[in-house]
Amino acid sequence: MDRDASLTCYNCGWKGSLEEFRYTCPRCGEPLTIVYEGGRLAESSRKELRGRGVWRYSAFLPFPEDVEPITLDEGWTPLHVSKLAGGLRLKNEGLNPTASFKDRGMTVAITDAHRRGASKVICASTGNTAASVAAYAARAGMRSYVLVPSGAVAKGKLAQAVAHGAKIVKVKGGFDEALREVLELLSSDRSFYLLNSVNPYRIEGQKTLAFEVWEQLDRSVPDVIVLPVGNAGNISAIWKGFKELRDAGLTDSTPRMIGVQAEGAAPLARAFEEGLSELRPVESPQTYATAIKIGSPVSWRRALMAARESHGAIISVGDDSILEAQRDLARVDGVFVEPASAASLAGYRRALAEGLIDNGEKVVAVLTGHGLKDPDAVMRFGVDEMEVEPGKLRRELSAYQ
Ligand SMILES: Cc1ncc(COP(=O)(O)O)c(C=O)c1O
Ligand SMILES: N[C@@H](CCOP(=O)(O)O)C(=O)O
Repeated sequence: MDRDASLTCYNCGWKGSLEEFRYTCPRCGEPLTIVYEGGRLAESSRKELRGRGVWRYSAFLPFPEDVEPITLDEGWTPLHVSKLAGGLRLKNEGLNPTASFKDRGMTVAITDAHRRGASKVICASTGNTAASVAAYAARAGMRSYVLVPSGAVAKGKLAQAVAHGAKIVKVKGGFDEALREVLELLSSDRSFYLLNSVNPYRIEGQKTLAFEVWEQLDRSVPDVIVLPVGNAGNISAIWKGFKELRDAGLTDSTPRMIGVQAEGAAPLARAFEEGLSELRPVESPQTYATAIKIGSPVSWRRALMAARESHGAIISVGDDSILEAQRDLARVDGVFVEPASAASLAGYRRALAEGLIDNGEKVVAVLTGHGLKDPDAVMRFGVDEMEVEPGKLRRELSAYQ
C-alpha cells in the first residue's frame, strides 16, 4: 500500500488507512476519498511523466512504484476542436477500450482488487459500468456480477457485458434499486469487491482526465468543464484531479465545473438551484439518456461541493435538447456519442444562453460514451433511407433529390 495515502470522509472528517479498506464512512455513510499526505502531491509533480493514458499519472495514484497495472490502455483520448462553437473542445471518452470514461476508473480499481486477492467483482449499472467491469474482470481473470435495471439497458452495453462473460442479474426496478441491492449484499457478504464509483479507487482513475486535459491544453486549465451527471462520481473525480494539480503547484487556477442532468432525473440540479444542502431523490427518474437515468446519486454531496467550490453549477436539460445536441455532434463534428454524453453540449448551450459561460471562454465538454452503445436511440434522429429495385437506381435517385 501507499504509505502517504489514506482514506478520508469529506463529509465528517473520519480518517482511516488503506490497509483496512472500506468503501463508505463508518460514521456518516458517505463514500470515502483517498487523500495524499506529507507533501506527496508536490513530490509527485516532480516525477517524470512517462507513457500514455491513466498510468502516465501513476505518481498521483495510491500504489507503490512497482505496481503492475491491469490495463487495456485506457485514457489519452482526443480533445477535438468543435465546429459548433468558438472555444469549445470535446474530450472524446467514447474512444476508451470499452467506449466510455468508466475504463479510467476501472483499470485503477481492478488493479487494487487484484492486489487484495479478490476473485469476484460486482456492480450495479445502467450499462457502461457493467461493460467496463466485465471487460476488466475478464482481463484480470476474475468473475463479474452486474446488476442492471430489467429491460432498460442499451443493447450495445448489454452485448459487451455478455461478450466478456459477466453474470447478468436483472433487477426489477431502476439503477437506484440495483445499487441499493448491491450495497445491502456487501454489508453482509465481504467476498465481493465493489466496482461502482463508491469505490475510492474508481475516483482516482477518473481524476486523470483532469491531468490529461491540462497537458492537452499545453499545461493550462480550461475556464469551464461541462459534463453529464448521473451517479455523480465523475464530476467529483475530475474536480479532485484539478484540485490536486493546483495543490501540486502545477497550475494556479481551476475550472468551473458545470454538471448537467436530464430534466426527468435532476435531483442535483434542483438542489443546486434551490441552494439545498440535502438531496431530495427523484422517485421515478425519466429520460431517454438511460446512462443518467438516476434519481438518487450516491455521490450527491461531493458533486454539489464540486459545483459550489469551483463556482460552477449543476443544471438540467430536456430530452429534446439532448437529442438535438446528439445529432449536431454526429452531423457537424463527426463525433457519435450516446444520449447521456450529448447532455454536455445541451448543457453548454443552456449555460451560454443563461450567462453561466461567456462567449470565447475555453470550455471542455466531456463526451462520456460512444454512440454505438445505444443504437436504438439514434433512430430518433429520423432515418433518411430508400429501397430500390435492381436496375432502377438512377431513376429513383433523381426523383429523390
Ligand atoms: C455515458 C455516461 N455519461 C455520464 C454518466 C454519468 O456519470 P456519473 O455517474 O459519474 O455522474 C454515466 C454513468 O453514470 C454514463 O454512463
Ligand atoms: N451510468 C453508470 C451508473 C453507475 O455509475 P458508477 O460510476 O457509480 O459505477 C453506469 O454506467 O452504470
